Amino acid sequence: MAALASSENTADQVQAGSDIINKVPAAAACSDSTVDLMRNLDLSSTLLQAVGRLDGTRIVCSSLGRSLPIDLGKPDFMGETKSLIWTHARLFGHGQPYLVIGLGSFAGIIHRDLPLSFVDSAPGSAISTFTWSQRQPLVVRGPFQRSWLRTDLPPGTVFRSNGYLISVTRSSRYDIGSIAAVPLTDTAHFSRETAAILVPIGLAAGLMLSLLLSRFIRDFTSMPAMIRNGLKRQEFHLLYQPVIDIATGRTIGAEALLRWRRRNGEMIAPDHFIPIAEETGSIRQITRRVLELLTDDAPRLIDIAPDFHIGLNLSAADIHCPAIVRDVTAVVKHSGIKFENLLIEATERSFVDAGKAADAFRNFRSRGARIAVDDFGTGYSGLGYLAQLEVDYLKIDKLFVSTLGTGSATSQVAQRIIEIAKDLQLQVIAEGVETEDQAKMLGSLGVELAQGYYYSGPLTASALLERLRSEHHGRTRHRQLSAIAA
Ligand SMILES: Nc1nc2c(ncn2[C@@H]2O[C@@H]3COP(=O)(O)O[C@H]4[C@@H](O)[C@H](n5cnc6c(=O)[nH]c(N)nc65)O[C@@H]4COP(=O)(O)O[C@H]3[C@H]2O)c(=O)[nH]1
Repeated sequence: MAALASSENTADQVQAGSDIINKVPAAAACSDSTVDLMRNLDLSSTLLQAVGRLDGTRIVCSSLGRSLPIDLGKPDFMGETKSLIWTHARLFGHGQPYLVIGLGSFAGIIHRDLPLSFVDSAPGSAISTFTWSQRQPLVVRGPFQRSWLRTDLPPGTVFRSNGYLISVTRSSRYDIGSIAAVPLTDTAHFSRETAAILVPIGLAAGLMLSLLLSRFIRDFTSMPAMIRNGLKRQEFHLLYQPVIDIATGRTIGAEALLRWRRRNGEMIAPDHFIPIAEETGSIRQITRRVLELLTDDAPRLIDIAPDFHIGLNLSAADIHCPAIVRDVTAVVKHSGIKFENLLIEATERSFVDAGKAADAFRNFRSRGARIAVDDFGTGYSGLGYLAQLEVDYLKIDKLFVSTLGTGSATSQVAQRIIEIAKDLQLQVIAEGVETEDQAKMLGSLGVELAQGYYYSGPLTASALLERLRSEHHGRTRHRQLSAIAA
């Protein structure tokens, strides 16, 4: 489930930081080079607020500077691997409490909202990540009840308690588990029998279960059938959201975004049906439909702007399927566009099988397409994959753009992503830019490309063509006027 995956990701970053800091000899505990090292770790760890050096229960220096030692006091408990855990550490005067995990002389400082901030949940529902062996909550959102952490919780359990339907999953890598609870009023027709069928699905279906419990309960049984029917009835179409060069305001590309309008006129958002299609295996058919639609639309766009790039979202199942390169090659062949016009957008979920992802990316890049890591920083992997995979762009998720300059938990993340991209010589595309201030801030941080409602929402192919024509016309007219003036 998403809460567990995000917490595992946090644990990966704590473990990676601890491996590095615990190698620094005591004599250099807070030397300039150690503080630099901590800053670099901080920058590359999207889920850690800061990292510090521990001496007993005191943070003696940290990536935030060499402030006076901060005594964290008695830890709340000790984890299974002798980690010390403070669940409500006050680090900066009367500011908000942080979760601090101490491993040897390393302290990972975690904003208590961050690991769950990527997890969608319905109003009234509760989510928590907890230490499995001690049943101690680490991070909590919503009306969580300690009594849910019963001692006999087999992973994959779904049970009812105090008016809630609760699902439990356990990490296979860390001593952590997570709980998602939705009020039974939302699940009145979600029968005990259905739950009993779902239980054996277990961890592998954790994501499905979490989605089921949070937003999609009504549709669980009918959605896969509805998708199949939707495909048969050609109910899907593409919209294109312009990607803008921040400095010039020019539209240099667009991301293809799938839309589903059912026969009865109901629109179903991709966030709703794509995860279910991924879980139930119909995503490959959906992608083939996207490729057909693209084959129809792309030639008109490329005709007017030959260097235009079109962002194509591929799911993990697409990237892992050897036929995907052949499928995309068919689009290039039948539409007359070039591979250079394609930007393959893949989320970090595709990197769980890094070998297959690397093969697919190499294959696409050798033909001229470029690769973007979509929703960078919200995913499931550490950063190690960036060294192994050939990619060209990092796309900053709208969550991080929306908090830019707000002083909230995630407000520094966009800046960190930009630093990482610079270090790795990758380009950045900022998603979800909604205001002029955000665009300016991103521009001043060195981001060149952006998309978002500030520039334009997703457009039909015809509306995008119109936009490209008028930009093209504007430039031609500008050149003519300049020539006359000269
Ligand atoms: N709040 C806000 N939102 C903005 C703004 N500008 C754009 N958006 C929305 O942000 C999403 C960006 O797409 P994404 O991160 O690739 O996220 C996409 C992508 O992961 C997936 N998706 C969409 N089309 C496809 C597809 O053809 N294939 C696959 N596999 N996934 C797709 O569904 C996700 C959601 O797509 P959409 O609902 O179209 O939502 C789109 C877009 O409409 C803004 O300024 N503010």
